[in-house]
Amino acid sequence: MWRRAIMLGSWVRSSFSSKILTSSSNLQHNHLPHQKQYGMKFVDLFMTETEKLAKEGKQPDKIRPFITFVLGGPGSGKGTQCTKIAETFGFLHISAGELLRKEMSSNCEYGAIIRDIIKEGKIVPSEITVNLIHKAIKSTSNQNILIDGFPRSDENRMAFERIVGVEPDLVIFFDCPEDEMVKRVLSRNEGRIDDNTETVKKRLKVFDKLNLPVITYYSWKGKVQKINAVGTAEEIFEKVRQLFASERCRIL
Ligand SMILES: Nc1ncnc2c1ncn2[C@@H]1O[C@H](COP(=O)(O)OP(=O)(O)O)[C@@H](O)[C@H]1O
Ligand SMILES: O=c1ccn([C@@H]2O[C@H](COP(=O)(O)OP(=O)(O)O)[C@@H](O)[C@H]2O)c(=O)[nH]1
Ligand SMILES: [Mg+2]
Repeated sequence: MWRRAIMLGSWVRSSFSSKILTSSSNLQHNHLPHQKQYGMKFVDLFMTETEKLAKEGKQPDKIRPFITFVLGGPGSGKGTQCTKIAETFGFLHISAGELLRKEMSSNCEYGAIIRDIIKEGKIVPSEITVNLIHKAIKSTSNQNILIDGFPRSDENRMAFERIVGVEPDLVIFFDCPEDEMVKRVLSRNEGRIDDNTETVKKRLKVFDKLNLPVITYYSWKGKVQKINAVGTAEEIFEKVRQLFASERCRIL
């Protein structure tokens, strides 16, 4: 376990960025290099919830899995690519939207609220989504996890860091033009209450306003791999495959 975590940590650092300010090994050693370098006030502004925990001397109670957030607008192909990644590389695919849709269809206390929010293209309260994702993470022994379509806002992101107590190792952003996303959503044909012209327009606005800042934040942290999502699903997966395959032995 420890060796695996260290290998993953070094993979992330070496492969994806020299700019990463935090990692599993930083947490394990309660060591924040940038804090010493730049002074507290400036750094505090940019500290994540996980870093704040580490600063207080709180450590995660067990070694965490390798977490990849998969982001992109509605219809950009997140779900399609996650299915392929899961099949090819053995990752566990957790779709935040699917978890919420299941919850919506069950007789749970939040079902009606979730339905209204999804229909309006808005974002479900963070606590609900994070608790569902947390439950899925806790109930698997798979150490390689894809979280599809989450976090959708900075508030989502902070709630995840606070409740789950970890950060993603990698963030994949499927970059797709709006007209292509609309075309794909409207021909998805899965009977979803939000796959209609009116809701998709709202979802695109929400994506720009609330989800893009999350991508900007993780770009600043050096964790984002942007993939042009135009082309066939197979063509796009080829780029995804290269991303994962280059360091395959380290993640699996
Ligand atoms: N590269 C692609 N080209 C054309 N259609 C695609 C592509 N990738 C996915 N699709 C289709 O577009 C729709 C939306 O894809 P999906 O994976 O559900 O996107 P997201 O999860 O980002 O909303 C689905 O019907 C899917 O089959
Ligand atoms: O973390 C999440 C994920 C999804 N949703 C809601 O669920 C809808 C569908 O999300 P999904 O990821 O399934 O849509 P996709 O982008 O894949 O089309 C979103 O528009 C939101 O209303 C949410 O509130 N929080
Ligand atoms: Mg999806």
